[in-house]
Amino acid sequence: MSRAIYPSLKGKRVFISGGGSGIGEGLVEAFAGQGAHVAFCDIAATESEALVARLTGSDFVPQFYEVDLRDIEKVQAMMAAVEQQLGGIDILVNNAANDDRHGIEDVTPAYWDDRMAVNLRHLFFAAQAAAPAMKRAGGGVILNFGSISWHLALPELTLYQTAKAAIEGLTRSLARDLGRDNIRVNTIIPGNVKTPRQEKWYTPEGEAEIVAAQCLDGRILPADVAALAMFLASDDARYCTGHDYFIDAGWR
Ligand SMILES: NC(=O)c1ccc[n+]([C@@H]2O[C@H](COP(=O)([O-])OP(=O)(O)OC[C@H]3O[C@@H](n4cnc5c(N)ncnc54)[C@H](O)[C@@H]3O)[C@@H](O)[C@H]2O)c1
Repeated sequence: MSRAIYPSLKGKRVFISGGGSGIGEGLVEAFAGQGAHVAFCDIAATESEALVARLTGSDFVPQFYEVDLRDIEKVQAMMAAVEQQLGGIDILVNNAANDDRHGIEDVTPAYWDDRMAVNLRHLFFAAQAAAPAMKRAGGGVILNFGSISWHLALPELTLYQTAKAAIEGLTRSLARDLGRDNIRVNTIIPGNVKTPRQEKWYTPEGEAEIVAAQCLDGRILPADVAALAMFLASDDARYCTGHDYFIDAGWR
């Protein structure tokens, strides 16, 4: 399938959280394919190192940081290191999350904090860390990953869905406060995307149910989500900010 090339993305300095697998891996590949200078973090070292090895022929080989985003001091140190290594940060993609299932009765205060730490808190602190460099560069782009799950009220995902709902508010708030610095902030809301992790949850029958609930036939792949991210990160989307962009094949 042919994919658009955005001249405005060439040489852009991009940081992606959770870039080692799934949609994040598709984002790393897509930005690298645009000629962007990419850094990403993940806790999945084996997958991340394999991705870097696969992209070793690129003009700019993506830089991998092994960091657990639940540790905000490490996030802040990493963002400073990324800024120094890339010479700035133009595009921040807050992609990492964890959608472990849980019953309401199993949630303890510690588990609540852990789920907010992995699914919500680091997005704000990565944006806070990247914003000054974006301001100095005359603008930037922040893409936050939400989820269709809470729009559909899926079962056994209360804390994940709570965090994902909050991300849409975070996006709108950041877009307002950073807009006059020409920093655009949007949420990408995937439907069900076929990734190695998602394949763990779904049987062939479950996948068929998802497809049946979509308007369009077929399964969304990470590259399809990355195609939307490329547009939103590019200058072609220069007046897109503060909003939520669904890529869900019309899942209702
Ligand atoms: N795949 C889907 O169907 C789907 C649907 C709706 C929303 N989303 C959202 O899209 C984004 C990407 O989803 P995905 O399906 O690729 O997820 P995934 O679980 O396949 O990949 C997430 C990546 O983040 C990394 N990660 C998780 N916790 C981390 C931590 N504490 N520190 C650093 N890295 C960590 C993982 O190791 C993994 O490489 C997420 O925000 C997710 O909520 C995905």
